[in-house]
Amino acid sequence: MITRPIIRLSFSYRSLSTHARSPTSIPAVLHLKTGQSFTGSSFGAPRSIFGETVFSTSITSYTESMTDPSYRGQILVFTTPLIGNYGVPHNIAPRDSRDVGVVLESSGIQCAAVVVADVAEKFSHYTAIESLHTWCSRYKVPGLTGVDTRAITRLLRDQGTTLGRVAVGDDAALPPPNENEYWDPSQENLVDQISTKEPYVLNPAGDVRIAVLDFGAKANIARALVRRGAAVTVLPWNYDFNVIRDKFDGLFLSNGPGDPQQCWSAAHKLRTTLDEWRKPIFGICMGHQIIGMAAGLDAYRMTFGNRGHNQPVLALASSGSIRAGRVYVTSQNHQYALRLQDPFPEGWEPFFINCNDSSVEGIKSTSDSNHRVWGVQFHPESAGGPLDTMEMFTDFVAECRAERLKARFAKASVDTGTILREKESAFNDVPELTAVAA
Ligand SMILES: NC(=O)CC[C@H](N)C(=O)O
Repeated sequence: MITRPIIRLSFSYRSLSTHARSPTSIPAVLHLKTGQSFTGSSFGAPRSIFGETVFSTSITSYTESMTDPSYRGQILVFTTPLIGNYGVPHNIAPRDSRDVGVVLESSGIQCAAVVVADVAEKFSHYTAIESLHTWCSRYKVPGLTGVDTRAITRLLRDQGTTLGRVAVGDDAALPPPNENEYWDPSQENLVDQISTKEPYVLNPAGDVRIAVLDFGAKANIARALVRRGAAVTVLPWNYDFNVIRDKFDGLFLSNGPGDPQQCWSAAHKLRTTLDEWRKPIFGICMGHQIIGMAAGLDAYRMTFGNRGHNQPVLALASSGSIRAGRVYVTSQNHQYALRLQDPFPEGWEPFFINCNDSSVEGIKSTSDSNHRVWGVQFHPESAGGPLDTMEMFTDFVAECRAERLKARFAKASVDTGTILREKESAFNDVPELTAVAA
């Protein structure tokens, strides 16, 4: 085996912004497994950590990105130079809302560390209660500031996502770790660490029943479904949906961290669902990859993936609110993708394609397949990002609602009295679901 010699390079960067000095003078370094080191200073928690180094081109929404469970295990480098200037909001949603309990995308910071050119010491926003520095300190997440994030991004763009270490304080003076010391998150089932352990229901009074397989779902997915009137039952990622599928009008598969191959068992169970169930199914990002794997497509690791809120995708087919031939700007955060193959598995077709790198951005069941299944690599729920494809949730809930009406009419023609007696009482059965899970 030929191994590349490791050339050790060191970079340092001087902040130009007077508003954005580091809140601490503790030294910190980003070491990449490929041999480069970037020296700056620490903010947030003064602790050292390993992770997978990725970059995001998003200009706003650092709070949403950092709470997105799909960033678990990753050292997140922001290409936008000034991060933290609008602070961090209180992350608890009002009690009386039908919301999912949090304002951001989950209850805490999910990424392993953040790397920025200039962290803002002063922040200003009417919802802000604390600085990025304080927030990171509370969640024990290290930050590195005062480094040239353009240089890091150009490296990652060429060599691909790279394992790294943020070394802080005394650790910053130590030599970089040996190659075999770097922790590789793709070797772990991160989904299992983050997914709900027990089923739970949101908005039980909703008129249409949707099950969500939780691979590390962003809160805005449940919000998008609940706000469209759905009763949402969130299930652990490895729950056998086939056991309880008759209770539901539709199935949703969420986003999630890590390598989709770690979740093969979910794709296997979904294959049975696809064989035996004809109700609407929708998947986003990891959920889309699981659908693709169940359909017979291959999921592969991209060089540096797509992370940002400005990814253009071209629709290849029309469906619901989506029109073939239109380009939609989307929010994305992924490292893996489904491989484009010709022909596509029978009953499936490409739905969207990325305008920058031609990767598969969506798949759907063909109209003659007897299925209604859609998977998209991007995030229609955004948070943050553009709302171009948000109506895909309206389309999906409408399909589930139509399914429910169809089932009720079919049943009503047999026994209208029973339907009326059963009316809506059947759904508050979380204990029963829990029993099935156990
Ligand atoms: N946001 C996601 O669901 C990401 C899916 C998968 N972990 C990937 O990186 O490709």
